[in-house]
Amino acid sequence: METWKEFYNKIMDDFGFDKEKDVESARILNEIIKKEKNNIDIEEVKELINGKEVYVFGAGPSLKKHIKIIKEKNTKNPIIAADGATKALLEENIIPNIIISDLDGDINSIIEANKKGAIVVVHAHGDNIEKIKKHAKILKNIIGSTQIPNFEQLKLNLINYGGFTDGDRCCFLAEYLEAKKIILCGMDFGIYVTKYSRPNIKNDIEIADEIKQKKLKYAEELVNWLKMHGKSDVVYLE
Ligand SMILES: Nc1ncnc2c1ncn2[C@@H]1O[C@H](COP(=O)(O)OP(=O)(O)OP(=O)(O)O)[C@@H](O)[C@H]1O
Ligand SMILES: Nc1nc2c(c(=O)[nH]1)N=C(CO)CN2
Ligand SMILES: [Mg+2]
Repeated sequence: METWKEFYNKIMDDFGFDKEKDVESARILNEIIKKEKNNIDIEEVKELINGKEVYVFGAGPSLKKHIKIIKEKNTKNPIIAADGATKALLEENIIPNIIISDLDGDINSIIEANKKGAIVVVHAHGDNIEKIKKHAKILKNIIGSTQIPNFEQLKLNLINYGGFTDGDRCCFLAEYLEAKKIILCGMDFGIYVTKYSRPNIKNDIEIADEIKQKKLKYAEELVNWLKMHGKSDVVYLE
């Protein structure tokens, strides 16, 4: 958490994000969970991941190719999907065990996967307040998360296991839940995004806008930090 605090301060400064809005968003998500009682105990989620080799799917250009490889393996290993990657997995009839999302992507795929059993880790940050208000109540079996370091004094029923973008947070969650190994799929980083990450683009793959490129740089830096300092073994799918 001490290291996350340093990353958090740097990231918030770099993007010009408002820390007060993170608190507002976290409080709103907390209230929704309190009212709807639609959360699941983190210990139940841990049972899925603890000691296992897990696949983490990001929404980079290699996503579809990597899904096909995993499909052929007929694996029983748990799958964690970052936001937009959920749609691509559903297209291949794979339901991720866990989805990590700030609810800014294709919400219909998340709702569908959630109905079919996927747990959703809903992330509250300063720029998704309206999405949280609109969609968090529709979902069941959710875990609420925040990026605020040392948020304990706010007394919220949320967690912060570190990480920034949905993709790197999948890895940090797997580490937090003591996965043995994290196998990265569709986690290309770089400058290209897919229609799974940006549903409005014309082509399947395009050059990302400046903000997305910057987000992907942080995502890569955070995954590399985890590789160096985490207990779980982090590898790219071969
Ligand atoms: N080349 C890539 N393009 C898009 N996502 C990638 C790529 N490489 C890795 N990823 C990971 O896949 C995740 C899922 O993508 P998605 O764009 O749906 O998530 P996101 O974090 O909500 O992004 P944003 O805040 O821009 O909406 C990203 O968070 C990122 O960590
Ligand atoms: N305030 C704020 N926080 C974030 C944002 C964002 O756009 N604004 N995007 C994230 C994932 O990409 C994670 N955290
Ligand atoms: Mg998202």
